[in-house]
Amino acid sequence: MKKRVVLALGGNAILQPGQVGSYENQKANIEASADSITEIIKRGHELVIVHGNGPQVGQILRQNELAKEEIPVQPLPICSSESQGFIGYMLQESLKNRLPEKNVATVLTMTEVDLKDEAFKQPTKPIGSFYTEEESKQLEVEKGWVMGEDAGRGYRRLVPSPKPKTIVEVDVIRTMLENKIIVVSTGGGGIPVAKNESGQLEGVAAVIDKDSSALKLSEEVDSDVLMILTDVPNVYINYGKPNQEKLETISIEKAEEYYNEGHFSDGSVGPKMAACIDFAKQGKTAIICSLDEAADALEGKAGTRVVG
Ligand SMILES: Nc1ncnc2c1ncn2[C@@H]1O[C@H](COP(=O)(O)OP(=O)(O)O)[C@@H](O)[C@H]1O
Ligand SMILES: NC(=O)OP(=O)(O)O
Repeated sequence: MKKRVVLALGGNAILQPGQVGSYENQKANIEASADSITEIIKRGHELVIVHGNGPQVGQILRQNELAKEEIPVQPLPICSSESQGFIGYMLQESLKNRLPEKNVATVLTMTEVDLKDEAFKQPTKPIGSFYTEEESKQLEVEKGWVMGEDAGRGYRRLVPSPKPKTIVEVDVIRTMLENKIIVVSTGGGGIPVAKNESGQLEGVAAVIDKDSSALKLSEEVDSDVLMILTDVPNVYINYGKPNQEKLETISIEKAEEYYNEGHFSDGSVGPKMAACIDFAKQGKTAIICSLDEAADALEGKAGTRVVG
């Protein structure tokens, strides 16, 4: 059966921790991701691709800061829009080369947030490169950055990450899907905007979690499936321990029980499972799987599925 699918591409699909953020590295990773996405398109499903931008938006901001003697530093929402542009371009190129008969297009997407969101008081979203603990302490003192540990992989700069309220361009995205266009949208969770005192949308200094925005988009385009692609084939309980156990198809109740027992860490798989649980509560299927198994996972042959 043909399905409407919102597919969230993990940060690793574009740049792996420790890799230099060169064009060549990012292009090679996107080429590898495009194979599995192509398979889903070939099977006739409608598709919106949401991608991460944590490494890229941090890198663009840093480039700005390093060039500030010559060119004014651009605010974070501008950096977000730049990351959507270049990642969208790379995805479009890779997919169009594989499927010349298909139309693939990127929508620069704004995501509305609430200025009163508590997240503005406490930066939690890691962006940019990884640093050692010692470097991180130095950066806090020298540059005034807020730094934090990122899921056991090192230390990174943290920025506020408010919850998505609504996807501003959702009508455009829906129209594109109805016209069989493969859509790249809501990259990096969307460019964060909020209504100012005059009720006008204005960019805000934040980076939204792309898994939360993918959930919001799935709800707003009424997708049948939410798929979150990352670098592990399944979600596990007791992850990394000798009694680690793979999760295949699980109920909402089981997923919530494991979530509350702390099996899914906050900085990595936790937000993905939270999004899947919320989506499954609408009576739909949410999947977490590895990039190369995406097409099989959609048919129930791979990955972890939370079912409503
Ligand atoms: N319970 C768990 N099951 C599976 N993976 C887990 C679990 N807890 C932590 N992880 C880690 O979550 C990582 C995926 O999250 P993350 O790196 O944030 O994803 P992405 O950047 O692809 O969005 C995996 O590489 C894995 O090391
Ligand atoms: N915006 C966002 O969630 O990006 P990453 O997935 O790269 O962290």
